[in-house]
Amino acid sequence: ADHSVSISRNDWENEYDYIIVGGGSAGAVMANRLSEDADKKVLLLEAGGSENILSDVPLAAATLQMTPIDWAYQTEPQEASCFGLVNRRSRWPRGRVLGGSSVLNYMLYIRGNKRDYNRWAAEGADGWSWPEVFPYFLKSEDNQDEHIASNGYHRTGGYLTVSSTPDPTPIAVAFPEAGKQLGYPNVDLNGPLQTGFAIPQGTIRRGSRCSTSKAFLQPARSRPNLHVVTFAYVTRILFNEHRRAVGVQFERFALQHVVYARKEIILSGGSINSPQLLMLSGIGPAQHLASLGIPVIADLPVGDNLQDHIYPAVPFKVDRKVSIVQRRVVTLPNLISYLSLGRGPLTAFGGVEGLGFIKTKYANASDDWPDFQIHMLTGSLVSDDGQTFRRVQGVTKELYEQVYVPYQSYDTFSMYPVMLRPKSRGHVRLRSSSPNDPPLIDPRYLTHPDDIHSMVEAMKISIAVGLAPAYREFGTELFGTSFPGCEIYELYSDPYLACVARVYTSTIYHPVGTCRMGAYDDPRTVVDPQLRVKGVHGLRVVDASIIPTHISGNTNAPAIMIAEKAADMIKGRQLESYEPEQGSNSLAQPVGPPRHRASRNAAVIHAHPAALAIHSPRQKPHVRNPPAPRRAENISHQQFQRQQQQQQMNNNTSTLPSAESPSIYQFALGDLPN
Ligand SMILES: Cc1cc2nc3c(=O)[nH]c(=O)nc-3n(C[C@H](O)[C@H](O)[C@H](O)COP(=O)(O)OP(=O)(O)OC[C@H]3O[C@@H](n4cnc5c(N)ncnc54)[C@H](O)[C@@H]3O)c2cc1C
Repeated sequence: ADHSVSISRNDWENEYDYIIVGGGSAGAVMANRLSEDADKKVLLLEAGGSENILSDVPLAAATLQMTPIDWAYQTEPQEASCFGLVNRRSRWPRGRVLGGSSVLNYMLYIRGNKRDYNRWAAEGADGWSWPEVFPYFLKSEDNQDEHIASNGYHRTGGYLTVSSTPDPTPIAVAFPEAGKQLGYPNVDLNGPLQTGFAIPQGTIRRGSRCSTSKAFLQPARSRPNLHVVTFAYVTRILFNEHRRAVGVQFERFALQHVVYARKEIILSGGSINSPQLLMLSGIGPAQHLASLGIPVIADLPVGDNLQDHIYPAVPFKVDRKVSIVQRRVVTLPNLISYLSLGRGPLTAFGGVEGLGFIKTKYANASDDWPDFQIHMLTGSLVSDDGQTFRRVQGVTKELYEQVYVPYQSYDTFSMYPVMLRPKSRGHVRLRSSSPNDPPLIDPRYLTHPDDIHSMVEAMKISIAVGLAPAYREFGTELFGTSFPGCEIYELYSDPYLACVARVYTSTIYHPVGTCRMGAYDDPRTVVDPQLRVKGVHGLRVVDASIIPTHISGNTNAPAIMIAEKAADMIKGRQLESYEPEQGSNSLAQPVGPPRHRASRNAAVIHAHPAALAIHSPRQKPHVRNPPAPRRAENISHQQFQRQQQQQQMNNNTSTLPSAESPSIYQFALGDLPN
């Protein structure tokens, strides 16, 4: 296995060319790329410390949550979801460590769909279309799987190692097979066709986690012009009278310090902390800042447009010993195999061994733009006897005991249908003017009426996958226990599935959008397409918070891409646009080294009104949902249900699309437990 060595220091200078706030997925890339130029002095300030030997173990991912390397946020109580979570709050881990959330994440390497980026560009993010971002995915990539590396969509030689787990379980091997049985091809999920199933690739190197700290900071550790200071929590960005960001104030071991930037300050604190720090520094919604007594420097919609990826669990039991069960897997021989060879079950990406991009009936059938991504976990809440997953997800005792405990002595696996382009929007705000108060996070999950309908369809497809012949040979059955609050519905009926989605609402940890990028004159944007904060000088945001509309996949590779591209913007250059020819999945065409072109003249591009129209929520006439009740804290799930039923009777129409269940679900229904 590949372990990191310390690169931080205890001293620093008064002034640097660039100060980077946050050494996470994006910040680590920025630190490396900006310090490539030996003439530029770069300071990276990171609130946390360094990763450790436990965080290197891929299977241990969940155990890192709620430890000192996690900011351990919680959302506000949700009004239309999370009924089965303690206090109806979703737990939001975020890395507080060099490497940021790439140290806590499940390592899955997915770039998203080309249409996601073309939509960004169409909505005003000039320069961010697929051909313009694709070379930046390649730039960092070092793909270790020969058959994938040579298919024209990948490369070798970059800093970020991408490879497959060496020893998939039988449950994993069955996953692409089950996909095929339902008509989904087996594909390279980052290749020409996204709709399909695969055993995924992830950011691991010789079987152990390849965080961005390992990938990008380690190789730069001997550069004298790069200073990395850990345990440095930045509490304010300082502006001069011309609204130029000139320095930052930070807290380190209970002392306050100030450092100054000659050229720029780059904010890479992630989707929660970047908006928090902007607001603490006077950049945000004017009224909100004024209400907390923070002087306003720029009135911008910071913290709005919060989007996340969520899923409900669809658990199965099997009658063979084929899945990942903690007490069988965390053994000395497996530890030795991991440490000496980088092999064995400890190399599994947090237990996620299958990814399938699927399309519900709400997605455009003729387009390769899947609306859900099944994450197949080779286990469930009982796989660790309720010790870790249940605790870090904040699942209530009632839910755990009612749904899962009856299956405690079985091997299990779960399908997690993750909604890729949710319509619900939330926000991040300050709780107070103190940097030591965690920000207020309200994702408002499932508040848009369309989201629950597509979720139900995706759950049906997930059920069909789990009951496909490839899985039946393990004696697979759906759980026959009912989720608390959903007992009144027929098991696995549409209303039951909708209820489960609102009870067991989990995040897959992809919050984005809170410092939205787009056209300068678009009132919804915080940064322009060069990622410069509007209305001030010398300040950029470079992390997942700039994502204007969610991407169809996991967000680590996109955060790295964003930083690769931003670093070149600062250097005044961009890679040539490039996109492989469609349909060349089998082409063994090596991708050449990236080439640069002179930067285009930046910033102010007007969003095309027609493109913006994509954004207006379309109400489907036949699927109306009741408005969500206003105050989350005051109602129970039963009350929520009653309100729904009442509304349904008033409307005299089904709250769910009742007809036309996909035929694959009919096929699966034959196998429902009694
Ligand atoms: C549990 C989990 C599982 C995930 N699984 C996957 C996966 O399998 N695949 C995938 O692609 N994505 C996954 N993600 C998401 C992905 O890791 C993140 O989207 C990505 O890391 C975000 O990068 P970022 O640079 O925006 O922020 P981060 O990586 O979170 O970096 C922000 C950094 O800034 C530091 N910081 C914040 N505020 C300050 C401050 N004021 N002063 C100093 N430092 C500060 C933080 O400590 C942190 O190091 C997962 C995330 C989590 C949490």
